[in-house]
Amino acid sequence: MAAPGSVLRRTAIASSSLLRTRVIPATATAIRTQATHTLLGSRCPVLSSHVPTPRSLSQTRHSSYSAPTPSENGKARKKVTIQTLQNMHKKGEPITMLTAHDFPSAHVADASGMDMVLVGDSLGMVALGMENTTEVIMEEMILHCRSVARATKAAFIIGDLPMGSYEVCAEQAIESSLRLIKEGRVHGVKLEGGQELAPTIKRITQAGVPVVGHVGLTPQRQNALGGFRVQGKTALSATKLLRDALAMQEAGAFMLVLEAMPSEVASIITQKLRIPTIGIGAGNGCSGQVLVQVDMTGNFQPGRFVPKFVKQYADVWDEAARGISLYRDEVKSRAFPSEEYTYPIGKDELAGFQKTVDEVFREA
Ligand SMILES: Nc1nc(=O)c2c([nH]1)NC[C@@H]1CN(c3ccc(C(=O)N[C@@H](CCC(=O)O)C(=O)O)cc3)CN21
Ligand SMILES: CC(C)C(=O)C(=O)O
Repeated sequence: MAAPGSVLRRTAIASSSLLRTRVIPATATAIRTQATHTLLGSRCPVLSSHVPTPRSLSQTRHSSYSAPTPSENGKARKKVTIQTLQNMHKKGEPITMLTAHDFPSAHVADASGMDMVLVGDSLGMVALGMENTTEVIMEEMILHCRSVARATKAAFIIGDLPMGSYEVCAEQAIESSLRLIKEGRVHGVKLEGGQELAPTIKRITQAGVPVVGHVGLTPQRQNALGGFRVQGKTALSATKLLRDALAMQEAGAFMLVLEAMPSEVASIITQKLRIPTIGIGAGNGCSGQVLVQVDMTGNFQPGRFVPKFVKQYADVWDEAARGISLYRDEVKSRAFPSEEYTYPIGKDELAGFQKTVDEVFREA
């Protein structure tokens, strides 16, 4: 049988960005009718010889797939490259980064003008329900990176190397990084640690993969750090953070994430580096900022713990829960679906169908 997709012709894009309208030409309809015919025929001999011909030769299909569209002004945004990011840094323009873990979350981040999208391993917690990020594996990262990459047309995409995929040796790290690039389709990788990872960063960079270092609160090491704890609160530990940051820069990292440290410490580190820093819980003196998307959009059940550095800019949970409760009520009361959400059939066709049904069931 011909693949239905091969005869589909896209003719219109519905006004709602979530709906795409496709008109299926008569040939496709005929093929489908034939298939239905055969299927029913094997179970009901009467119907197999009396399938009404469709009155309309085309029908409308709505699907929830929406290809990424140009931004508000109608023009596609220019692709953000490593040079774009370096230029922003040179000009002192803050760099915006947001996490995304799947097609819709990446689509909205990209369409809303984020310079960078991070497929952080926090996806283990916010998308997969894990307690922390230590159990995330490469296959999960690759799956999520791929879906993010499909939606991201302009932003520069960074994928996290999950715990266990880069610490063993440089070869392991290179292999994992290349998988994230080739299979996950990201543009660069991020890894957590400090100066001990400098040789590894050097080797990944030499393989042609841009590397972001992540220092401060490094969630993958929460067992060693004694939990998710603010770092750099003593002169000694702040000095270690600076040393780690410098070592990662010298090894070739093109950017650093600074997580959960006093603002002053992050500012000083930023001033002593040539490469941009992206802060999360590290104050306003960094070269840019990153947050976890579900935190800042409020897409979580009220009452859940959120780190002090999270500013909630929206209330997605409330809005989704409001809509879902209304839907529940309307299904229970049969208010939904009202006529506008149903498909019409001609009077004669319906009468013909009714007649067939009456005949079949009288015989039975
Ligand atoms: N949803 C989500 N948002 C995040 O920002 C995030 C994740 N998940 N998962 C991975 C890591 C873990 N992160 C965390 C988690 C907890 C704290 C936290 O408990 N912070 C305390 C400070 C504790 C201290 O004083 O040492 C706080 O009150 O903010 C911080 C960062 C950041 N990352
Ligand atoms: C919190 C950010 C920086 C991150 O690493 C993640 O999302 O995993």
